[in-house]
Amino acid sequence: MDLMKIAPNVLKISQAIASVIGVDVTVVDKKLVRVAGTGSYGSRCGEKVSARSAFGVAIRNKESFIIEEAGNHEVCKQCESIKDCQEFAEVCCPIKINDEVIGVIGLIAFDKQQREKILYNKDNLMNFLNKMAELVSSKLAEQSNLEEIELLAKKLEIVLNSVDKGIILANHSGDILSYNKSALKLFGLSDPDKNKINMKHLIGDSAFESSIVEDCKVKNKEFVYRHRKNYVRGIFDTNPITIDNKTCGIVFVFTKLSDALGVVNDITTGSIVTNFADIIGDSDTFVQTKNTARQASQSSSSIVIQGESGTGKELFARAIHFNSDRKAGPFIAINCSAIPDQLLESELFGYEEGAFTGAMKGGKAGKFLLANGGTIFLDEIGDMPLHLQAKLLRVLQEQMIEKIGGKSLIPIDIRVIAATNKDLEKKVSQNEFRDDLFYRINVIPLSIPPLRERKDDIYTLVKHLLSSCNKRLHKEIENVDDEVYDIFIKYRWPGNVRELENTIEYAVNMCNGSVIEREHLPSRLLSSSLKDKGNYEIVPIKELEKREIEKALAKFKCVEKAAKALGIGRATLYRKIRS
Ligand SMILES: Nc1ncnc2c1ncn2[C@@H]1O[C@H](COP(=O)(O)OP(=O)(O)OP(=O)(O)O)[C@@H](O)[C@H]1O
Repeated sequence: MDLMKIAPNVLKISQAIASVIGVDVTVVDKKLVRVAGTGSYGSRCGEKVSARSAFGVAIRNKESFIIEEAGNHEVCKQCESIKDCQEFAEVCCPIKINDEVIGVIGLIAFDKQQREKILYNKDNLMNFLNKMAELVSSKLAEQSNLEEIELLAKKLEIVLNSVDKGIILANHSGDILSYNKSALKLFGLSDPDKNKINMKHLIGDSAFESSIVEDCKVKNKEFVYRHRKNYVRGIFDTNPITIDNKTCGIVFVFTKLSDALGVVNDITTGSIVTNFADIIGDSDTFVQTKNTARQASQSSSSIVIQGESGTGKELFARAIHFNSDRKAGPFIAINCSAIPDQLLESELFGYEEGAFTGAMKGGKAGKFLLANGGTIFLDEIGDMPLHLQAKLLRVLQEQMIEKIGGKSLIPIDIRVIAATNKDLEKKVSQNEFRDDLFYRINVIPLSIPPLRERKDDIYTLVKHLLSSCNKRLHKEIENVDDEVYDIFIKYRWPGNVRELENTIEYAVNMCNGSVIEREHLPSRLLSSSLKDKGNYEIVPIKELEKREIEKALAKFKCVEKAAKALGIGRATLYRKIRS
């Protein structure tokens, strides 16, 4: 501990002693540097005193002593300044904190009269000086306690401000006592607002009252804060601040709903990042599809991905999301055909507590709320019942959702990517899909060609799938036999890439060598290849024509070029497409 830190206080104490006793006072610290002094010592602060002086001896011996006759005392005999010494007598008293000497306080007589004053009442004087030394040390202890408290407060402030949850300390009337930066940001408050704002204003009267009633210990309580353009929906926990069994405040810890839901999403599948590089395939048609998807990822318009089952619709949706400026937000997928109609509504929109018999306590956040700030992937949208299509359209137009049994509209910011393996336009014409919803979501249509139309991709896909299967199943299969490739090329792959994926996994499991051969394939592929070998399947001309037209259109994305490649006129091609 450093006496220099309280030099002004030490000076005041020295001056008080000097005026009471009538002799000069000086104080040095443990390094023998003069901290304060009266009389001729007043101008010599900061100078270093000799270690062989009386002060040095007092520091080493940790004891008070009096030099009654300067020059004759043992201490004076060792001092190098003995010849020039002006002093007549001296009293030295060490200043200690917990037995550690932190300095010395000294009384100096420069003439006979002052010496008399010292010697006249030396015991009382020594006592008095010891008390003064204690006063100096307690001042220093007080100062270092203050510094420690300030340091602790600073550390606490840094800790609180590094937490991204909003933290507010309030009293039982709701007056705000303290807060962290995240709380100001969450509620859009500026610093001085704290005096004008009450907790009841932030979380509502009833939420505040119930936190107090419940022993100031609540968990995951919902709140909504609306003020001008600010809308915050979230949950909070509270804890009492109890000192000596008395509650003197409440700590509120706030989490934005989107952050809480983000955590849920992160520990499920939503956080598996997919890039376009993860989508394998380098055939011309597939590269074009990837380019369109990459372009679409840069906008926030709705997308409808059309493709047969297993073509990679969800993979594309994920890559679009994680390549968009929403990538930090959640990606939430829901399969509209896998959930019974009665449940789909609550899965999508959520419900409030008590909305219906069997509703969970605390209600439930639907997928739309979960996807707020990110992307919702509505798989098999063609199977969504008509009444939900109407509700979905309203949500997309108004950008608000209302939970089942809810009383308020919740603003949401969501990008919709829908997928279907059905012909949605046909469903619209058959009144099975709402045309207004179709046009609302089909802003960017993306069509993924089936695997049989891009057989060039089979080779790259097989290499990729073999390597990932090897890793997963701890195998070291190096290659696939040419005969197997022949079978793969001839096969129609009704289950597309998913079927190829499963086929490779099956073969890797069956193969004990380093090359996958015909015998390792599942029987459905073998029987299909046998059929091809002995008895070619007869395909009706109409079907053949349809396939070739689809292939040409997918390849050229232009009727004129497709017609030219097919060797027919544009009008004929239009007629055939319509028929
Ligand atoms: N081009 C591709 N590259 C790598 N893996 C792919 C590719 N296409 C599909 N897959 C894989 O095939 C499987 C099926 O893909 P996905 O679920 O995206 O298809 P889908 O079209 O959404 O299927 P469904 O219509 O049945 O929902 C997944 O494991 C996916 O990773």
